[in-house]
Amino acid sequence: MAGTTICHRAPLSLSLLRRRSFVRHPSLLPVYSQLSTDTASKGKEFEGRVGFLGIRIMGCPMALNLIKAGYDVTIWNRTKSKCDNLINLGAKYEPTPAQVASSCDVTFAMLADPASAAAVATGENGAVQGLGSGKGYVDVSTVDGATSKLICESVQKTGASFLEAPVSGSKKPAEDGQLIFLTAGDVALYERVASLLDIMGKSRFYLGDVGNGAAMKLVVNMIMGSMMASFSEGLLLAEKVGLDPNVLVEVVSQGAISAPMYSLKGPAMVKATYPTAFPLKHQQKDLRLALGLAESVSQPIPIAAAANELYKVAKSQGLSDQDFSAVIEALKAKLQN
Ligand SMILES: NC(=O)C1=CN([C@@H]2O[C@H](COP(=O)(O)OP(=O)(O)OC[C@H]3O[C@@H](n4cnc5c(N)ncnc54)[C@H](OP(=O)(O)O)[C@@H]3O)[C@@H](O)[C@H]2O)C=CC1
Ligand SMILES: O=CC(=O)O
Repeated sequence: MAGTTICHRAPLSLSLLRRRSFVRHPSLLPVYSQLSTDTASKGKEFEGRVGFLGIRIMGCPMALNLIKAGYDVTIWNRTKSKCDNLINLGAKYEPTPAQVASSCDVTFAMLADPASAAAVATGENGAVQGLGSGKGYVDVSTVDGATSKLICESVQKTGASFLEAPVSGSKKPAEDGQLIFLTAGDVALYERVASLLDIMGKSRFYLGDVGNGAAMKLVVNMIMGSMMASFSEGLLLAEKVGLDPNVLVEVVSQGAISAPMYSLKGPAMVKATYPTAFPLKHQQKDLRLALGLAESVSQPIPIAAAANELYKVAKSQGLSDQDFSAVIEALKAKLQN
């Protein structure tokens, strides 16, 4: 069928077949790359089995989109029960990351932080033990460049290829296949998995050497963490001077500082509810890693540093697993003191 991506996959249930209509042709998607657009945008159909490690807020919908597109997906998660939904929807399961990597052609990993990304890749029964020549490992977790390079070295020692590909976009964009991939590393692997990235995301950037994808992601999330802290201050100040914070959300949404996250999260923040899309502990981790990145090039980032302190206070208030918009509670606590 012209203009649609035909995938190679395991037998599909009727409901999965119906859902396949959402698969878009890679040539319709914007691609930003240091490669020639021609080479990068081809997005040749991926053939083979796909592994997915880390099935939680982000990993679950990302893997689900691959399953819906008809791919043969094998999953693993430290807490096995989190895999049950996807198993019911057609995913295969293996009991260790090594077994996933060994049974798949390309394995994606979506883990919490540098420690877990490194452990799942290189620890006991880690993915590298199942990797080898011809296979690929794509780490989509948000980590620092040093961790990414360590994982890359371990992967390459097996003869496999490595791509770092952290994502910008939260739970809903993950569900909708609207993530932005910030990739770096093996160009051939980038091209090989392009059609998979195009199912999970709306755009992909190829940024060169391993470490550049991680750095781009940390800069973006540094900005986002500061924006949310600043927005929180504004909501509280508006209220303190007798303004309706809901009206502030509306005013902001119509002006030059409008951002989807303000319109999306503002009304809930006014009601002091923080349904988790991006856990606060991960935002604080990203600010901490961004501070390390800035330190490595002697760049002062005082606004991000101040925001980081607020997220640390929020964590100490027990808000780690709430959405990162709960950082407003740290400011409320300061107001009371
Ligand atoms: N949520 C979001 O909006 C976004 C998140 N990200 C980034 O993506 C990554 C995943 O985020 P998200 O899905 O929200 O996070 P979750 O906290 O929902 O999931 C974290 C995953 O890491 C696993 N994990 C944690 N520690 C270990 C460990 N020591 N060994 C093995 N597995 C471990 C968890 O397993 P278990 O289930 O057993 O706990 C779980 O699968 C993070 O790096 C985050 O910064 C990027 C963009 C958006
Ligand atoms: O990392 C979080 C995001 O929303 O992007």
